[in-house]
Amino acid sequence: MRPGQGAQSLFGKSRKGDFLSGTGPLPHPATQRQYPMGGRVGERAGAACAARRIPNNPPGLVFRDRARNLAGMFGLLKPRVPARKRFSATVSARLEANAEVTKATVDGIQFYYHPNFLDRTQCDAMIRMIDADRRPSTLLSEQADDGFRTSESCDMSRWSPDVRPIDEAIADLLGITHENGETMQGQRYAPGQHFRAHHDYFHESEYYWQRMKNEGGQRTWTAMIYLNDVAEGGATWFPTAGIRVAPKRGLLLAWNNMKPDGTPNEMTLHEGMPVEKGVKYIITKWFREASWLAQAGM
Ligand SMILES: O=C(O)CCC(=O)C(=O)O
Ligand SMILES: [Fe+2]
Repeated sequence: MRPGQGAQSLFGKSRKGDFLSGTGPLPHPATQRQYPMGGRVGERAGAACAARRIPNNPPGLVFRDRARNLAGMFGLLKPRVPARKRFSATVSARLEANAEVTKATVDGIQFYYHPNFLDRTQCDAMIRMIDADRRPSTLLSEQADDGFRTSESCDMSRWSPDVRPIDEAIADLLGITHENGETMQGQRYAPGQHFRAHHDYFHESEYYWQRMKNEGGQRTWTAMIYLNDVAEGGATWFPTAGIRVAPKRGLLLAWNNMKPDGTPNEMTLHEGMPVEKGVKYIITKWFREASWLAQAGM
């Protein structure tokens, strides 16, 4: 069986290799290698702003935290639900209330899609920006090998007149403040290029976690948009959840990288399958549990 065959198809009946039925988890060698998603997410912004970083514990916050702790000890406050858990409930409720959004009928992962989230003009503008700025994609994990992510990518200029409205529309769709969103990533895959199976969430046992923890913390929801149709290949495959999506211009996917209890969901393992014919362009937006923008100083 070829990778992705037999997975639940969300789109298209006639396209080569398109969806069949929901057969549940599928074996694939790449699933044995679970590297965390990396990329250049905000690297430039982070470097540029390091000198202006907000102190970790401004005095007002220390006082507020102490007051909260004391109040908590005396049972005056209900414990706050951590954002990772809160977003699992609030974002899915918001998406389910949106008539343009459909929930994928899979178990074990909160997964939604919105066809035509962007129109042709918006997609073309994003593609032009990616083509102007693309460079080899990178990974956070030092253990990953060279062939793991062979696409090209770039940071999408956050405040530019083309990107900003899209950024805000995605944040509004999910109901998470755009401040929690990392700089949007553009990606381009030429024929033969792929992104092997990975999780978008950070593996908290890895060395990079200490830094990420102070830069907005864990990644919660991912929003990803296809900017064009691809002649063959290039599907996004979730081998464990049993979902495979063929690229379609303007189609937005949104999934929660956490479980409803706010812990990382291993079933979100996914890969960008090799493009066989044509070129694939996407944008991806990762939302942290806290403000990413505050540390970036953008
Ligand atoms: O290219 C794809 O279909 C997947 C991309 C992806 O996993 C990501 O940007 O995190
Ligand atoms: Fe990913």
